[in-house]
Amino acid sequence: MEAAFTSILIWVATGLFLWYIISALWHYSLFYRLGIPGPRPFPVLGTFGYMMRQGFRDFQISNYERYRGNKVYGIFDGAQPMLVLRDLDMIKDVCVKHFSSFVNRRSFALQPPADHMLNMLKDDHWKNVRSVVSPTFSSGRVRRMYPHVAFSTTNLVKRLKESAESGEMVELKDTISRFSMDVIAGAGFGVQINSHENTENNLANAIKDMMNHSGVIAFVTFLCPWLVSVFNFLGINLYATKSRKIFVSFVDAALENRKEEKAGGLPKRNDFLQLMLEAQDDGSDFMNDNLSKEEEKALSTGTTRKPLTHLDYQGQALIFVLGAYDTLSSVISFTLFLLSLNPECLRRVQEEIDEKIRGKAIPSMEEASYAIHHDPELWHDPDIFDPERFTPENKANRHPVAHMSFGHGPRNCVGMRLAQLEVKVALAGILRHLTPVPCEKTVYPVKLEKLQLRALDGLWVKMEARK
Ligand code: HEM
Repeated sequence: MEAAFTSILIWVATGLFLWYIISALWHYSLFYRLGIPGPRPFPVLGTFGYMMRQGFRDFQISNYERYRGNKVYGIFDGAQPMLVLRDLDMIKDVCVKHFSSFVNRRSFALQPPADHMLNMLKDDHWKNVRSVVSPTFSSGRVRRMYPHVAFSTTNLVKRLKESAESGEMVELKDTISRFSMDVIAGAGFGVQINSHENTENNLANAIKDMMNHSGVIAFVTFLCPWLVSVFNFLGINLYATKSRKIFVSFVDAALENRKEEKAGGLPKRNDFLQLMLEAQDDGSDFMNDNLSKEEEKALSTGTTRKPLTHLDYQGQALIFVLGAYDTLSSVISFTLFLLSLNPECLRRVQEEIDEKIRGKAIPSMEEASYAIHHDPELWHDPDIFDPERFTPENKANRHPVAHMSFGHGPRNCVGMRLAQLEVKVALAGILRHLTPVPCEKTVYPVKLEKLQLRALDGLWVKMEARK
């Protein structure tokens, strides 16, 4: 009896194993069956193992080169098949011309409120939320966030001037990240902090803690998306629980507060939460100049606009933080670092800044994208720092989607105006008074981390006061 039971068990186990092997072979042969080339995938990890070994940039560049004769190639993020577009006309068609068939972006299994961030939303839910978030970043409203950017820039310049006086070396990514956090707290939530002097702010600490946790969680749920449904079912939240609660209660309380202030006729605040509430109430006469023709068309088709839910607001508060923290601190710190090594460019930028702002206030104001931005057939000497690439003449002479830092079409970066304002104000504020120069700790060429756009040895410079 026992022997018969054991033999049934062995048969069942063998059957299950064979079933798994056959279904895995079928699943992972998808691109092969479709005649689409790509690196060979393995069960569970898909092609993710290569990415871990090579780093995301080298993995993308090597595939981009290897499949040069093809418009697309296929990879597997764990079990998820992913078509990577490498042809510029096709990218334009997908992002702009045929947008209505490609509304959704790559999404990950996430828990609330992260699953309500704009970049994760699909179809009509995306349209509904985007139609509120887009006018939140109209030029008039971004201008209202400007005082927060200016306040944070003043604190940053003060910190850098002190370093210039003492002759201390400065790691730019760390210093600019503090500035980024100050802008997020101010322009996002109306909380003025100075992270260069005060590292003990509850909101800032909660945000930093949530971001530190997200890497590991993102990796695990990326490989096993079903885990998220299990944890949701069990009522367990995977994210830094204490910090998430602090953040979410802060957002809820701030929104309530703003509603009460409005009812009491108090002056309007100028932060993202306030502006989002106002955008929700916009009538049809509101002129949203953050809206391209394509975006207007994409948002106008479909269901009627519904009020955002609590989770929608929390999700947008979270993407405001995630969208604005690392991206902006990387852009500003790398730009300053590269300028310190290119004195001629630096001199011209400083001259331009002096000319533009003399006597005036600072003006208010998965495509294979990494590989495309480094393709020598599209960009002459792609690894050389050359801001001249972005003059109007040079822009006019290249394919309209060869540069896609903010994406293209109706689903491009909704925060682009704020990002550009922040970069311009910070760089102009710093370079007007200070000159970054290389120092003993400067390491160039920069060695980058495998999975993130971070310099392994830091971005070290010294600041010199301008005469
Ligand atoms: C230099 C800074 C930034 C860069 C390079 C950048 C880049 C991008 C890119 C490439 C996309 C995807 C576009 C696509 O899928 O076609 C995106 C989407 C997005 N970005 Fe940014 N971004 C930056 C700053 C910001 C800021 C400051 C915010 C908000 C305050 C923000 C909020 C968003 C949101 C919400 C989306 C999703 C849009 C949607 O799905 O409708 N970003 N960004």
